Amino acid sequence: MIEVSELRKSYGEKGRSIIAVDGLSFRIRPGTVFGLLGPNGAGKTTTIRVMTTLSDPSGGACSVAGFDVTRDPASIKERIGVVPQENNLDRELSAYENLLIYGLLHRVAGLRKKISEVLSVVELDESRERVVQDFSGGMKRRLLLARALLTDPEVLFLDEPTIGLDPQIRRHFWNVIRKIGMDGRTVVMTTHYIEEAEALCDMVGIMSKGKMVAFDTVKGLKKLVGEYVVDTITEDGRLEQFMCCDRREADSVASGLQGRLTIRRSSLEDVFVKLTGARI
Ligand SMILES: Nc1ncnc2c1ncn2[C@@H]1O[C@H](COP(=O)(O)OP(=O)(O)OP(=O)(O)O)[C@@H](O)[C@H]1O
Repeated sequence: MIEVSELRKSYGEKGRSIIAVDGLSFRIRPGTVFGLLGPNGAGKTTTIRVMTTLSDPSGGACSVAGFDVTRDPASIKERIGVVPQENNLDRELSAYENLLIYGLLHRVAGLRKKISEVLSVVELDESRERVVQDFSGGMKRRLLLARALLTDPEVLFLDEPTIGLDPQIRRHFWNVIRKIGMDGRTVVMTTHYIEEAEALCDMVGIMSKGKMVAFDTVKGLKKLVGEYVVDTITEDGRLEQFMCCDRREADSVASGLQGRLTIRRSSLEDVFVKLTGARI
């Protein structure tokens, strides 16, 4: 379980401080794949940094896997895996050697067997002896994921797991994350790709200006702002959108409009734009 209660985090000195997280509260049940979305500067990274004990909160409380981030960060560190955005693998070593060193440092029991297991989960078994500098971007991300899984974490944190990957490789990576989610592990991820959250997440939190503006399943979020959208192009060429709660309302709105229009089901992107006023 992850519990965040009235969490606050500000940077800088009094009078000139920036409030990055402003009274955030939510709970994530074990086994959930949770996605944190929000425009740039919304406070996602700061929230993840507090949850992974890299940053102290300025107020409120946060516990991960039953331990409080300020009182017992060491117990949290033992139970989480973190896949950072930046690639901090050793380029000159093979995939296997990277995992071996990490596993020895973290005293992983049955290390050799565990390395084979995690390489298989991320589908890198056949590349285990290749040096990392010959890996593609997607392979490096999968190796980072394998490394985070080595300690068998209860909660896995993924910060923008597929940033910079091309769409086909991204989809392959999604399959790997789905597999991990199906193991009953809790996954917390941030992403700028709305379709990634839609494809992977059981629960989605949308942050804006340090606050949680919505927290629900993808389906629940769509219900919240309207399950249908009427798109219309105005005479002066602007796109106008009307969010409608159901098809009947959409038909009724459309019947009162002139010009080119389409009626479609809403996407998570529509929800995001409506709630944050920003394009991701
Ligand atoms: N170390 C820091 N010192 C000062 N201000 C910071 C620091 N880290 C973040 N901030 C500020 O806190 C706010 C939230 O930043 P944060 O990185 O958490 O947002 P984000 O939602 O992760 O954004 P992005 O999507 O761009 O990564 C921003 O205004 C940012 O400039």
